[in-house]
Amino acid sequence: MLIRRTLSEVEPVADKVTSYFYALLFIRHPDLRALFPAAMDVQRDRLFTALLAAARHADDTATLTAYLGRLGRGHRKYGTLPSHYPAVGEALIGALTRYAPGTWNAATEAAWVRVYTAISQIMIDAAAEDEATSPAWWHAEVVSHERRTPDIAVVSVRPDQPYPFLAGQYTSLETPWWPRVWRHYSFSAAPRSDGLLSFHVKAVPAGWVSNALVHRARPGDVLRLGPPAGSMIVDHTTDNGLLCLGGGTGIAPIKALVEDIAEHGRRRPVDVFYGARHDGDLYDIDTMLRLQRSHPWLSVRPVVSDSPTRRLSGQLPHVIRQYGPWPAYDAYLSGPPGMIRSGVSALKGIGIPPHRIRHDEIDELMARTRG
Ligand SMILES: NC(=O)C1=CN([C@@H]2O[C@H](COP(=O)(O)OP(=O)(O)OC[C@H]3O[C@@H](n4cnc5c(N)ncnc54)[C@H](O)[C@@H]3O)[C@@H](O)[C@H]2O)C=CC1
Repeated sequence: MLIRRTLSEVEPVADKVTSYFYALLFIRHPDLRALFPAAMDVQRDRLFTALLAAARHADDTATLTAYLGRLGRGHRKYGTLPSHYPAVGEALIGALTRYAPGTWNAATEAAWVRVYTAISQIMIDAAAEDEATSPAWWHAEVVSHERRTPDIAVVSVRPDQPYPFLAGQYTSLETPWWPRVWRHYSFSAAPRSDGLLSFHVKAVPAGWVSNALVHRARPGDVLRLGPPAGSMIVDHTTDNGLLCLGGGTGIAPIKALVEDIAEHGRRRPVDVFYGARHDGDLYDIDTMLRLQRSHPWLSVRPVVSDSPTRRLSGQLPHVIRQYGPWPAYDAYLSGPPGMIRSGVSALKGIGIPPHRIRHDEIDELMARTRG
């Protein structure tokens, strides 16, 4: 309760709180500056997003522990050590004291110290447990780089150690040109016997990592990968069909899911709606249609939204309403945040229950749009 009151007081001035927090942290502990990227734009939002998420789930121990565990494991690639947590805690309390004068008192401070101590302990424990089985990061050499459109490339890499993951998941990726700037990309193929991993990257305006990956990366360059993450995976315990909406480069994990179903060998209907703004943006349509020819249970329908076409025309959520019904289907959505939002409401509208609708977290997708 006290925590939520502080958060609602500081939420309107979140920018100021985070700037002041980092200023305090780096003045008191200059050695920690090297763990963060040179430009702090995305980082600023991340801290606050994480705090809000932790506060939002404060009463749901299982969700909170899972979330913080992932966060703690994910922090290993930054070089975070247990000894860094108290420094962060002090700077956080310092920033809240200054920007939440209306709610701050001894009881509130005690509540924050308790919550922060609990949060950091879960993160530290998860990181320590992970250390026993996984590296903090993987080096991965670019082995192929295929430009599909002027701004989209399919990049394949060979990790230096086995990289266990599931189809539908994503990783964080750092290029040698922008140290400590990490961006998320989904795996565009199910796990392969040769261990190669592939990604679909679209260069977005002012997106440092995406532009470097599309316009600069070449075979032989070495990237760093963080651990796999994401829960948009296939439930192999059911025979439900899969209704998949992939918008733009969001088709990448959908293709991985199709390959995963194919490898498991159980015939389940899979209906993919692949959306793009223009015909020429359907950069992976040949691959998807090839998969359709090999697998009778798979149907692929390209949908074009922003220009005249001989294909299906309109936005994915709108088109989906004209098909179906989808009584025994699980739905998977992947693409821009706006498409996910309207797609989820369209799917609920045609009767798919929320627990059968899967997609990556919207917050996480918003961060990706910075490229
Ligand atoms: N590269 C990857 O591994 C992955 C990328 N993504 C995300 O997918 C997105 C792909 O971006 P682009 O290729 O530029 O897509 P885009 O902007 O060209 O749009 C792709 C499709 O989504 C539809 N769409 C866009 N906004 C919509 C809205 N508000 N409501 C309904 N439909 C909408 C468009 O009509 C089109 O069919 C990015 O946001 C990216 O972060 C998501 C998962 C994986």
